[in-house]
Amino acid sequence: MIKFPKPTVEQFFRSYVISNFTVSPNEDRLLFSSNISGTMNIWAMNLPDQYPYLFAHQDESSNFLKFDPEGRYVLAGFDRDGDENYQIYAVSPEGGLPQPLVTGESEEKYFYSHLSEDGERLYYVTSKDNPSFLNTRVRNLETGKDDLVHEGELGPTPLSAVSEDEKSFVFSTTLANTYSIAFVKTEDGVFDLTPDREKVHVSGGATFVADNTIYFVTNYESEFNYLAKFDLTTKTFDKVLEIENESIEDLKYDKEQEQFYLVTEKGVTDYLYRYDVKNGTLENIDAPVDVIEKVQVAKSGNVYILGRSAVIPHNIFKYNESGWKQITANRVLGVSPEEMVDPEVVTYESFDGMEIEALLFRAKPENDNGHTVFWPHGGPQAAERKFYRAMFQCLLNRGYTIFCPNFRGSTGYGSSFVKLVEQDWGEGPRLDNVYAIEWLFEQGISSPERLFLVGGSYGGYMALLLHGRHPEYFKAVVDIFGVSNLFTFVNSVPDHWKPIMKRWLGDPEKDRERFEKDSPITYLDGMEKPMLVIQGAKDPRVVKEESDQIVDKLRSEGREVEYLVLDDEGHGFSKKENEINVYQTMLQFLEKHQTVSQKV
Ligand SMILES: CC(=O)N[C@@H](C)C(=O)N[C@@H](C)C(=O)N[C@@H](C)C(=O)O
Repeated sequence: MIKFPKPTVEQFFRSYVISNFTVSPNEDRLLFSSNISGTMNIWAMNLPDQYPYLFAHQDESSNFLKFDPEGRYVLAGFDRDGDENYQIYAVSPEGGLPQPLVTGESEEKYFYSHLSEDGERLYYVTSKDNPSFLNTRVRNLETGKDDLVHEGELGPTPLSAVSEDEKSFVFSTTLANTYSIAFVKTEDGVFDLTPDREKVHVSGGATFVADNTIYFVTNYESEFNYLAKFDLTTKTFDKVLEIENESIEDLKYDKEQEQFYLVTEKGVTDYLYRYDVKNGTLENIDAPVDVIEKVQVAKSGNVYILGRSAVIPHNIFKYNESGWKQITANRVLGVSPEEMVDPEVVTYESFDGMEIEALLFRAKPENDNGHTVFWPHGGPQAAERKFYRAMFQCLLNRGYTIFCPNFRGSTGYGSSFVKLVEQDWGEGPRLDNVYAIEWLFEQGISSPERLFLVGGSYGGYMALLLHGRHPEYFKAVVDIFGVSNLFTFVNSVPDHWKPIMKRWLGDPEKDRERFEKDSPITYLDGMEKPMLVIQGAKDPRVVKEESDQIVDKLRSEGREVEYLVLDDEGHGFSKKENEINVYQTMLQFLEKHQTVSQKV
């Protein structure tokens, strides 16, 4: 019979992201943001089960999608070439070209926040007039009148929730990724949702279940986020529900049934629950994916989720009493999940006895080229989780094993663990990475002759730092928009990050010595291995100057550095052509530097 060859790496180049979705109020239409056509656009499916069609053409990523409850328009946010200066556009219900609605100078940001029940008042948060702390405004879409609702102070202060009568507003001031204060502004005054704002904690997900009752999640006096309640009549805070060793990261309310859908995070996996407010029962719902990125509950009680697993790319699923139904059929070109690699979850002991969890993707024996890619994740207050990455499956297809440690500072292991990277970017987390590498050698999984180092963003920073301080471990290094110099980085981040830099990273004056010790650029002499640097020219988080300076300095000393700059990308690669260019360049670079005897 006809025989087909095993999948090639090019097939993995052809997998697509779905970065966002929304379902219309009567559930007859699904909108999602995807790069199916090569660039990010808004696609639609008439439900149930109809062929996807282009709904709105902008060739840009969309950070939110919202249907007018009356069906007169759709709202969407777009930036330009990854600059993250999102602005708000309106699209006709028939679809078409998005029209600017709440927009301003190209460097300003306008974030969608809330739409009134009648679809007439749009609440949004903007950098205009308050770039670091952000203002909340409301635009009457009928009259065009635009009013200030709240002026942010102390830290970026977005609007989190609005009561149905539009008389109470919950805001949240971010002082660090691990410290945010939620408060409610009412006709009677302003009240914090938690008892003591001086205690470091986070609050989020505020939801009005009635005009006088707010549910939200917080880790106030706890390691993990739990469900809490604030009563506006009595001004009291109550813990409602905690789930042992799991952190509630998202909650969506089903008003009809008076129940919450909760997404919890535990290490590398998410879990989905239904919590009944009336009788206090909690039920686990087995989800079809390991990582859940968005949940929407329709008026009917149907639940829609967007998620992915290590071997399942982004897809949208619907859940009701009949169980789960997959709505989108996003898959890797001609490759089944069984032909991909699911990671093992392993642990190792670090320098101080702390146990660190990691993902180990072992190349299949028939592909194995003997080499390992060591991947410190970005963030750093994020984690490598069981989610599909085209880049990982490309590398695995070419025979590379991949190791991803969730070093101290990673999320999913409690708030104390996350805080360990604050004002310590380069010591504890670096040693966790060093111990991971030693563990790989002890286990016989890798050796310095067969180890590559690849990382993006904070992961790129860690790749540069490990390269400079421990070059003996690696064959070659790939830095994707990594921070190279803490002194320049601290001043170049977006304005609304500036209020949190001190707690996150430190003060360049007071912490001069540490900044110098933890800046990769201090260790240029050690960077003796071949290096590939990849950077988006429009990156607003780790600006191009971070990559330029390390490339220029190394080249001036005659080191081997390849430099790939994508002119129309930011902190990531959203355009298919650019993504393929990045993967091909990276694969060629790694192949060139494989140990000759090991090449397949
Ligand atoms: C609330 C907020 O915006 N925090 C930021 C400071 C933040 O933590 N951003 C990270 C997600 C981020 O973009 N970090 C870069 C350096 C990365 O590693 O990707």
